[in-house]
Amino acid sequence: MIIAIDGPAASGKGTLARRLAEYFDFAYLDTGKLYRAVGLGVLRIGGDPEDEDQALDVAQNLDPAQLDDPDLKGDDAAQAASKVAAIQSVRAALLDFQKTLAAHPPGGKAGAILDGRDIGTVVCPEAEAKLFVTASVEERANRRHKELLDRGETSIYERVLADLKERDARDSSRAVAPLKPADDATVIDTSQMNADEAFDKAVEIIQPIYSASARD
Ligand SMILES: Nc1ncnc2c1ncn2[C@@H]1O[C@H](COP(=O)(O)OP(=O)(O)OP(=O)(O)O)[C@@H](O)[C@H]1O
Ligand SMILES: Nc1ccn([C@@H]2O[C@H](COP(=O)(O)O)[C@@H](O)[C@H]2O)c(=O)n1
Repeated sequence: MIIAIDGPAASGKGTLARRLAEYFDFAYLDTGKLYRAVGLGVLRIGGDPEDEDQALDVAQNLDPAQLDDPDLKGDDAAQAASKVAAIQSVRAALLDFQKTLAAHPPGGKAGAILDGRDIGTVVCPEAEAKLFVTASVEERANRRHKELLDRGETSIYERVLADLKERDARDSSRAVAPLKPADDATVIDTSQMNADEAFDKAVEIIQPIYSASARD
């Protein structure tokens, strides 16, 4: 069984996906890390994330070990990710890895959860369960700002808000695999929900699908 979770930056989709993966004992892939690793890789060679040749070369030579790099969490990686992610050939180069993990979850798991922007629309249109997790941009900025401060990093709320707006605009308006809910996705707006409430809502939606698929 495949669970696809999409949504804008800092909406809480990763937090939710990790918790669901533990609950259902499924494999989990944060696909944003793939784009962050490519973006960061280009920055590290002093390149331009909007340069197709450079970004594609990094994408084609990506080593899964790079997905554990703590620098992937940073704003520079996020903005560069959003730029390389608008390049069709880069997306194509990363597609097989995602599809293979979804179809053959590692560790003998019975299912996989992938989170990103295009999981329900492009990577796994066949997913049995699709969620689109969102929240107002102000609430998402609050969450990311708090997260950065909790990590001991310097953060200015207005800067976080501006970065999220910029990334939302680029991710939603790009020609290829734009951020949008799949037609058959259930939208969960978590603006007024804490993480536990979002998790309960998601389980309520997914549990019947999981039980039916376990019976087949
Ligand atoms: N429902 C919620 N209410 C309040 N805070 C939340 C909620 N869900 C997640 N958070 C917090 O918001 C922050 C962003 O969550 P998370 O990293 O899961 O978002 P994301 O959508 O995966 O972000 P990104 O696209 O940048 O990977 C984290 O600090 C997380 O603990
Ligand atoms: N399936 C995906 C996942 C991510 N992206 C792009 O990567 C950026 C970083 O993603 P996070 O989930 O870590 O915030 C994001 O802004 C997207 O541009 C994508 O295009 N498709």
